Amino acid sequence: MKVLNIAAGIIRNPQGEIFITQRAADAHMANKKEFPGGKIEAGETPEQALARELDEEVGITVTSAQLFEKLDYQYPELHITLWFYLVEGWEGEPWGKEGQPGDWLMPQALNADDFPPANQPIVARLRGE
Ligand SMILES: Nc1nc2c([nH]c(=O)n2[C@@H]2O[C@H](COP(=O)(O)OP(=O)(O)OP(=O)(O)O)[C@@H](O)[C@H]2O)c(=O)[nH]1
Ligand SMILES: [Mg+2]
Repeated sequence: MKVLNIAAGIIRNPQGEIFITQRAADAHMANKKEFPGGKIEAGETPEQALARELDEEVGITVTSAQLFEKLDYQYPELHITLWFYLVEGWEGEPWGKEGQPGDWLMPQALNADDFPPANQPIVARLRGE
């Protein structure tokens, strides 16, 4: 069984909008929406991985992040531990640096079915459910 640790950022602006990206057509959970992020590498803390991934994927420098939720999810051939951070301080303007579409959306516009199933509780919590 493959086991992965992932750090992902819920990038929220002062208007309450969240920056959502779309996963690549050839990735696990292809074409699903996601909170940008990726694998925590050996020797990295989750916060360090978050900062690195958000720089690599959406071109921002994180200045303030708080753990929002840590959860485990079992996919058929993959166990993941996801560390979701609420990111409310950063430098730069997020964009789809790897060619992926990116959009600012209000929580009520988020639809859990558009995200990987592991994200369901996160989307519900952001929507206030
Ligand atoms: N980034 C991100 N990954 C998620 C989310 N939800 C979720 O189940 N995942 C899963 O977490 C795993 C790793 O994420 P990733 O593919 O972004 O990892 P990465 O950026 O290091 O990718 P790479 O292998 O191309 O370098 C994938 O299996 C993905 O499906 C999410 O909201 N954001
Ligand atoms: Mg990624």
